[in-house]
Amino acid sequence: MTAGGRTRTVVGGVLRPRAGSAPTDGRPAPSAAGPVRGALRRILPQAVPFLARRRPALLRLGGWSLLETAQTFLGGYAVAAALDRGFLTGRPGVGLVWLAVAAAAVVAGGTATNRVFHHLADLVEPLRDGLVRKVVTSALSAAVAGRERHAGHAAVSRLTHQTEAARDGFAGLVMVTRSFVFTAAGVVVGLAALAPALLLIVLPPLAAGLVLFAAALRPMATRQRDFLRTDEELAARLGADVAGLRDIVACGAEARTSDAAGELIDAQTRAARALARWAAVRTLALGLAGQAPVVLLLAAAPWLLDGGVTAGELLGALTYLTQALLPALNTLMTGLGAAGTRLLVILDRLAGNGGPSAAGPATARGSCSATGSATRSRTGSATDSCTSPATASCTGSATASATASSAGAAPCTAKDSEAAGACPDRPRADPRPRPQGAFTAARRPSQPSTPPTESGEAAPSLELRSLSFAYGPGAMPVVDGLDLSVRPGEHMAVVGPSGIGKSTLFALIAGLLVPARGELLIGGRPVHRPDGDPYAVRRALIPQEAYVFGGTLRDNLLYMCPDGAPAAAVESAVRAVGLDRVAHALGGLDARIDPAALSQGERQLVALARVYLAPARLVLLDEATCHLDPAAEARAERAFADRPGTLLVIAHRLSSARRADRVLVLDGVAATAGRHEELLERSETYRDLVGHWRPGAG
Ligand SMILES: Nc1ncnc2c1ncn2[C@@H]1O[C@H](COP(=O)(O)OP(=O)(O)OP(=O)(O)O)[C@@H](O)[C@H]1O
Repeated sequence: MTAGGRTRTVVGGVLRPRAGSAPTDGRPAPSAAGPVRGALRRILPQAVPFLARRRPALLRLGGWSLLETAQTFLGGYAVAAALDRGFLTGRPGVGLVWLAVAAAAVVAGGTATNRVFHHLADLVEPLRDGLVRKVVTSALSAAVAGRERHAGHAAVSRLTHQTEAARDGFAGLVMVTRSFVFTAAGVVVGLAALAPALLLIVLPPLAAGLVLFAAALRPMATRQRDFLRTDEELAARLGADVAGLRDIVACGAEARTSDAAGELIDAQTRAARALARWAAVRTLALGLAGQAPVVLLLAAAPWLLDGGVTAGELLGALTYLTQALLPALNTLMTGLGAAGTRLLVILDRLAGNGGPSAAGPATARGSCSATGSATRSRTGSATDSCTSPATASCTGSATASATASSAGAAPCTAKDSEAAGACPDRPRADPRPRPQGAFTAARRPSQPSTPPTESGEAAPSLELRSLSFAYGPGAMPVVDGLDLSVRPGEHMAVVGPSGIGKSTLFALIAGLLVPARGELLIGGRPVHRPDGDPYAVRRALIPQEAYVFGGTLRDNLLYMCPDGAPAAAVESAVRAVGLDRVAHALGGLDARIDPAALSQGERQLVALARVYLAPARLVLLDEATCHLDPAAEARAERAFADRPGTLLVIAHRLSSARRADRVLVLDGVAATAGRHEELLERSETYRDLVGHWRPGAG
């Protein structure tokens, strides 16, 4: 009877980022003040010895870079000579020879660059190896010490993406800095060789631009870091929101979630603007250092020519500025501004000093703290473990994972006077067809509180009067004019061919769906009322995919009992549904459980025990025992049948139907209810179903 690839899920649990909480990996958050300076202070003491140990590699790099200086020098000098000594003096051959010298210098420079790259590896690969060693060592130590239960992903990210980024960043930084230093040296020497007067024009703006750039570097790095931080915070927040969408919808926390994300988006916009302002300062510095000398040189051309500078020397100087200095400056300023900061941040983080995200939102796991509610997914893959960080915060009580109310699920159960209003703004159920995987949201308009005195009261009756429902305005009704009466305390099995509408019917009874027509009465009171569902917190739906979250087994069991329950009641619920063996194997009720490590059957037992313990008095088992073996299923079902309350079960085994007081057979839009023996006589569909249930399967 398991619908192919379909799951019904009940989810709940909201993970609230705790204000000021530490990052998931437990590293301390860095102080906001002077983050870049702080990072520099932390990194430099490690960087200096690292570089000192690699002096031979640095010397080789420097040696080959000198060839690049020579290329820069010849680039301008040869152009000047070609003009002054060749073309302008009527000796084009000489001019061409000088141009050939410049071309040879370019080739030699290319070879030098090639060698530089080779020797760069001697510098950057040890950095990467060292970082990898550091990350692995610290992750292993933390894991062995049990400090980082969930740090696996972070360690993998540090090991792969971040170490690679650090290596690339470092390589880029070495290249741009080296390139600028050696190019600038070539330019200065070249200008001095051509005509020292040229230096008077070029050096002042170059120096001013470099000073401006140096002054802007730190604020720019801080802004860059802020931008990275807000970007990471936003990514973390949105990732968490996506992972916790079902919870957010179920809790009606869309507005709050969207506000929280909106604040982060605004923060990121502000950070981007601030960064852009400093990027403008950087452009100004570039203009001052790189372009102003060109303009000044052109403007001063008459004076220079009068002072004895030749046309060739002027052209050589312009060649230096436009072909060598400007590109090198551009690369330096871009590289240092962005890549340098990035490198600093990553190195700081890899060194274990926290990073931008350290101050970001806590993606706490396992701190399910608020409301759960029944939602429904038609994907085939929901896992329903509270292992993904979600962000909505429904303040207040822990609630029922599967408790549903009319007009939508009523996630807030238990101490209802408190629970009511704990999850405001719950969305209304929408009976329109939903795409695969969409959530049918629980809802409850101004949830009235059920007086605590009603808690644990007698089993309710259930009555459906001409109930109809379709998944869309033009869709065929799945439930059409259904009448049904279930006595208080009755145990009814619901059977029918796949896709006939059993789960839809349960969702209607649970309040996850709103009927198009008809009435649903529980305990004689209509539940779809403008003032709210009076039976919201007294019915629970357990779907096929059980919701289990990371925490202790006891936390999981008390999830629908926010006021707690006596230890004896918990133990007796565990025994009643047959969870005792699993509980023992897991290390007792107070052992922490990893939802992913539980089998589906074990998860179902946890969900069953949780609802058994809950105050719900109308329990709907929608293939909630499908992963249990027949004996375990029988034990769990008997436990619910013996428990005070009314029980409806979607049966997928003959034994399950036979255990029930009555069976409801859904057949198309028709429905027949009766005892097993009666139905064998009266209902062809039932006979067919019974015939198809595998002998020995129950
Ligand atoms: N959210 C939805 N949107 C549109 N159609 C839906 C939705 N959920 C169910 N249906 C359709 O409603 C019909 C009844 O589905 P339902 O899941 O209630 O049947 P079922 O009897 O529980 O099936 P199974 O025994 O296979 O689980 C099916 O045709 C199904 O495709």
